[in-house]
Amino acid sequence: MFKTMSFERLLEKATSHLLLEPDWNAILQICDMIRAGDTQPKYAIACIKKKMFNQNPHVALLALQVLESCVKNCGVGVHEEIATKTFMEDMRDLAKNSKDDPVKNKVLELIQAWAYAFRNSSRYRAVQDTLNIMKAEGFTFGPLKESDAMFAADTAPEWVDGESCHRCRAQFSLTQRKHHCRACGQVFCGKCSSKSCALPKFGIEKEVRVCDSCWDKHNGDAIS
Ligand SMILES: O=P(O)(O)O[C@@H]1[C@H](O)[C@H](OP(=O)(O)O)[C@@H](O)[C@H](O)[C@H]1O
Ligand SMILES: [Zn+2]
Ligand SMILES: [Zn+2]
Repeated sequence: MFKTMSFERLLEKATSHLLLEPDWNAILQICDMIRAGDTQPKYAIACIKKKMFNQNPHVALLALQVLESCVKNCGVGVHEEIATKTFMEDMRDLAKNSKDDPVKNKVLELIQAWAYAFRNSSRYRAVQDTLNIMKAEGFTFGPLKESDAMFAADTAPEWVDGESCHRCRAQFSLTQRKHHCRACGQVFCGKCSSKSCALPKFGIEKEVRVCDSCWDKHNGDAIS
């Protein structure tokens, strides 16, 4: 039984300068490891980012293709890592400093696709902001291919704020703490959100806090 390759080995394989085209098998295994929770999204994105800044533009482009697949397939854990001000600044630096057109064009294509995919989510506003800044700086973005912005994993809903539990109306206080359901994004007291479950449709394989009604929807005998 062959031992599953470590994340680092898979990333080396997927970004080897000897590759003539992407190693999709290695890329999909990387996505599986992140979705399964074997590799934390933060660590995975940090490793991929190092490869993006590799001196060899061929390695950098392959790293961007690994990144593209992770954003498409691994859901909210990866989205929270890339849709940040710092990561978007890194992408902008890469587009600015890269002498290699394929690398630069790939960065522009990704930023544009992500800005479209996250267009309704204020939580990921850093992407749209970066797109606007780069347009103002004179970067020309090609036509958007909507297929690039179709993600296998939906993005989890934004978290709603509130001063009382969405289900039982209990007022939050120093002792009555707020909690959020990852499935519907609503705010609840501890009693109404004491359960947890995986949310594969959002690319969340590990158990996370959900409210009682979302738990029933995802686990009850109700016909799903
Ligand atoms: O513990 P607190 O200081 O009340 O902070 C709350 C916890 O971080 C909750 O995390 P959780 O949903 O994982 O419990 C989060 O949903 C709330 O928005 C925060 O206000
Ligand atoms: Zn409640
Ligand atoms: Zn819920």
